[in-house]
Amino acid sequence: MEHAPKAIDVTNDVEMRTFNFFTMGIDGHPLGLHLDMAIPTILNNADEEQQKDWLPKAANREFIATYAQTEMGHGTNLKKLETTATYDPKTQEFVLNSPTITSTKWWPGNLGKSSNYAVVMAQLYTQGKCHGAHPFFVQLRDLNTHKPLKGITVGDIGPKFGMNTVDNGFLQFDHVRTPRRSMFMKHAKVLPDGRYVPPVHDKLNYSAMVFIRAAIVSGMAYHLLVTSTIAVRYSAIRRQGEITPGAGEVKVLDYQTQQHRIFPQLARGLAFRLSGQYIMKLYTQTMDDIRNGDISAVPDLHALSCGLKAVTTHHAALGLEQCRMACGGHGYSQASGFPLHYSVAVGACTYEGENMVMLLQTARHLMKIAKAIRAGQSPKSNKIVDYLFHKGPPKCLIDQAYDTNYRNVLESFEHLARRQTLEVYDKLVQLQQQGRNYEQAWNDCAVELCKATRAHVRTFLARTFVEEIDKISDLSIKSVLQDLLQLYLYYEVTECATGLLEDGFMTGQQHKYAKKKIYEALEKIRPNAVSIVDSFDFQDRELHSVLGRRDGNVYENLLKWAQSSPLNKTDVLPFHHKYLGKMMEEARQRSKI
Ligand SMILES: CCCCC/C=C\C/C=C\C/C=C\C/C=C\C/C=C/C(=O)SCCNC(=O)CCNC(=O)[C@H](O)C(C)(C)COP(=O)(O)OP(=O)(O)OC[C@H]1O[C@@H](n2cnc3c(N)ncnc32)[C@H](O)[C@@H]1OP(=O)(O)O
Ligand SMILES: Cc1cc2nc3c(=O)[nH]c(=O)nc-3n(C[C@H](O)[C@H](O)[C@H](O)COP(=O)(O)OP(=O)(O)OC[C@H]3O[C@@H](n4cnc5c(N)ncnc54)[C@H](O)[C@@H]3O)c2cc1C
Repeated sequence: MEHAPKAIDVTNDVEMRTFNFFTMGIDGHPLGLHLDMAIPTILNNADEEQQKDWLPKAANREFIATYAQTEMGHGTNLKKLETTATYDPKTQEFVLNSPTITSTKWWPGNLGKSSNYAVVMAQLYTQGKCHGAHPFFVQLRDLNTHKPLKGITVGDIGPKFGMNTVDNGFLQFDHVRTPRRSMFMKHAKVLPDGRYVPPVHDKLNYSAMVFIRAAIVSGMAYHLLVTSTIAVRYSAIRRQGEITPGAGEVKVLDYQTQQHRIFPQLARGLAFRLSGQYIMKLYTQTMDDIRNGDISAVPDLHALSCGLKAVTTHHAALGLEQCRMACGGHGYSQASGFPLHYSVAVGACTYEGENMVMLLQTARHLMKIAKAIRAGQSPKSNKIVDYLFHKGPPKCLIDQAYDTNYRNVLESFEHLARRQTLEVYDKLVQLQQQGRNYEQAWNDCAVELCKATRAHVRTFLARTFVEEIDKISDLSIKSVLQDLLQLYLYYEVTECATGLLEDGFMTGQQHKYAKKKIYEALEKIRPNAVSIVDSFDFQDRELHSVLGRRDGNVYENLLKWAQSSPLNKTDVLPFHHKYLGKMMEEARQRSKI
């Protein structure tokens, strides 16, 4: 073939992206960052006067703002952000500048084409000293013409893995002047003469990230429950193969392997939903406390939000892929909705704090607790971490005849988290005693530190799931949810079995017992599976899936969907005769010679 078929017309692609862009769908919309990060920043980082000015306009959508922190050269390491905001006391202005190519703001959602304002994180310089990254509220585009203002270069960063209806953008400042009061001044301040007033806690400027991390937990629950709904519904109509010869093809949902692939994602989705509610309440309470001058809960909120964000996004990514794979070939079609949901969900493994970095942030918190434990201190009545101070049973009891409220299973998770946390702490101490500095020792323990965080988060997720189901009074609902709880807990036991078997805490027999409880739960869930997912009441519009249609009319609608593809507008595509037809004609001519 001389030339590959001409790529899809770029104009058509841009038009398609622009059309999707305003569908306000799951894959993002022009106000995503405005609502999810800019407004929370104004709420938590603007002083009273600034709130009076900016909040009503923001809520009224008189402008669109994004959150511009990440740069081409740095996303994780905020200390090394290069954008500068230098205070000029003569004019009482900050001068924003992007000194290098790597200082170009890169990735912020809706920055490319939608936003005319941004929360800009920049290194604050005043009186010749750098005070670290601080947020500034900066106008980027003219409110009438939407043209970039003088000194501002802004645009879209181009197609991505997913969420291509979101205009993630780039932004450069060329010595752009902005009033002193464009600096968010609730916590840190710069006075008119240039003096810097530090905040009571130097991470309060990071509160918008904490909000999104907390929101992501419920977001991952949403993705898992949506994709489990698609997989369950499709598996309940798809017939393939026989279990009993001659008895006719079965619904693939009757295969144990299919149940083992999909139902744990359903269970995890519920677990994440319940912990997502918890962490959002903790976030709201902590922000209220900060407003009243109490910052004591800030470290706990940071540690838990980082750990939950990292674990739930990773498990959601794995779970969505399982649901896709469980749906065979049609699961690989755009018609399934899986490519859309997956490509949106997995972004959360990276944005708002790359998962490894987040796990290690929680590990910092755990190491402080391990140090206190090793120093013989008593717990500080903090229900999230107190279990680490307690000695649990020396041996696993999960197969005891009666396990009230899964106490024995929870104690197994607690045992593993405690052991992993203390062992990695002891290793850290030992490496330093052998002469390594703290940072090197930390890096040499990083994988085990991440395991400690995962074990701690697993314990939190499981305990929250048990406690919330226990509160349910409607016995019919409670019994169905208890089946999902049983599946969740014993599935998690088998997922962390290596850690439980490693020190002899759990026996091989008990591991077999856990597997038996999983298969038992799968059997109990099967008859209720479709009703469970129907009870979520997702609209077909939000599932974006022919396979997950509530009416189950998959095949007719799959054909309709395919026929609506632009490729099927004509029976013979224009390029055929120009390329393939010509190729075949030439080949036939040659074969006649
Ligand atoms: C219809 C349904 C749809 C479903 C959609 C599904 C899910 C999505 C749901 C919501 C999302 C919606 C839209 C998407 C929104 C946004 C898109 C993405 C936005 C972004 O990505 S914004 C940029 C995010 N960037 C980061 O997260 C950067 C990560 N890096 C950091 O946070 C920091 O660099 C660091 C790694 C924490 C280190 O910070 P640094 O200042 O260098 O710290 P140190 O000096 O090392 O000190 C550490 C010290 O500080 C404490 N600390 C750190 N951060 C915080 C904090 N935030 N709060 C409190 N305390 C903090 C830390 O604990 C250490 O304390 P020590 O006592 O241990 O010293
Ligand atoms: C879909 C999407 C939307 C986004 N939206 C926004 C937005 O609206 N606003 C915004 O400001 N940013 C946004 N971002 C940027 C996002 O916050 C960053 O990508 C993220 O913080 C990671 O930073 P990075 O990409 O520079 O990776 P880096 O920080 O360069 O990290 C690269 C890799 O190195 C490893 N690594 C880095 N540091 C460490 C460490 N300390 N310890 C161990 N391993 C480490 C990790 O494996 C990491 O994946 C978005 C990103 C995506 C993908």
